[in-house]
Amino acid sequence: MAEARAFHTETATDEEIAAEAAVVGPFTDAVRALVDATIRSTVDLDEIRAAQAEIEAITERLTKEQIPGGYGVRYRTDGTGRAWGNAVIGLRNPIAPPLTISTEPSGRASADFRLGAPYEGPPGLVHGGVISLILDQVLGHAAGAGGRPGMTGTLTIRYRQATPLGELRAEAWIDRAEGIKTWAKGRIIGPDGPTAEAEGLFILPRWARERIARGESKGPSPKYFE
Ligand SMILES: CCCCCCCCCC(=O)SCCNC(=O)CCNC(=O)[C@H](O)C(C)(C)COP(=O)(O)OP(=O)(O)OC[C@H]1O[C@@H](n2cnc3c(N)ncnc32)[C@H](O)[C@@H]1OP(=O)(O)O
Repeated sequence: MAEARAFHTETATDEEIAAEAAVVGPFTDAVRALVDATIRSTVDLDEIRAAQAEIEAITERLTKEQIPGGYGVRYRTDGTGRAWGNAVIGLRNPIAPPLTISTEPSGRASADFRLGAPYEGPPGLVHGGVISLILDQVLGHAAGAGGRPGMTGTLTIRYRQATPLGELRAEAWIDRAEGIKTWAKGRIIGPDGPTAEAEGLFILPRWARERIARGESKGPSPKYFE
C-alpha cells in the first residue's frame, strides 16, 4: 500500500537530526542555486558542456548509495516527523522554494517566501500550477494544525490578478468542518494585495480512519501528514 511505503518510523535523536539538517540544508540550497543558474546563466555553450560533465560526475557520486522511491515522511515515537522530500517544504528537495510554514492550533497557517525564475509561467509571473501547489500545502497545514489532517479531495483556485515572481505571502485557515471533512480557505498575497484565493476540502482518508478504529493511533492528529 502506498501509505505503508510513505510513512516510516525512526529513532534519530534531536541532535542527530539537527546535525544532518545542518549539512543537507545548505547542500540543497546549493542545488537550488544550480537550478536557478541553469535557467539564467549566459555563459557560452562550451562552458555549459563543461559544467554538464561536472554535474553528471556529482550525480554519479551521489547515486552510489540511495533509497528506493521517494523520501516519505519519517516519524518518531513522540509524533514529530520530517517530510524532507516534500515538494513545497522539503529540506532535501531543491524543487521546494522552500516554505517555512508557521501554524496555530486554532487551524491557521502562514508563510513568507520567495519564488524566483524556476517558478515562472507567464513572463515574470508565477506559474498557476505552482500557486496551486503552494496553496494545497498551506491549506493542508491549516487543517492539520487544527487537529484535522486530511488528503486534498478538492482544491479550487481563483486567480484574481497575476502573481509576480519575488517576495510573497501565503495564508490559510479552517473555514468549517463536518465529520471527516475539513474545508480550508487561503490566499497568496503579492506586493499589490491578494493574487489568488483557494478553497480546499481535506478528508481524513479511509486507511487513517481504520487505523484509528483499530486503536493504532490516538486520533486524527497532524502527525500523519507533517
Ligand atoms: C500538518 C499537515 C500538513 C499537510 C500537508 C498536506 C498538503 C498536501 C496535500 C496533498 O497534496 S494530498 C495529495 C492530493 N490528494 C490526493 O492524492 C487524494 C487522492 N484521493 C484519496 O486519497 C481519496 O479519494 C480520499 C482520501 C480523498 C477519500 O478517500 P476515502 O476512501 O477516505 O473516501 P470515502 O470513499 O470513504 O468517502 C468519504 C467521504 O468523502 C467524500 N469524498 C471522497 N473523495 C472525495 C473527493 N475527492 N472530493 C470530495 N468528496 C470526496 C465521499 O463522497 C464521502 O462523503 P460522505 O461521507 O458525505 O458520503
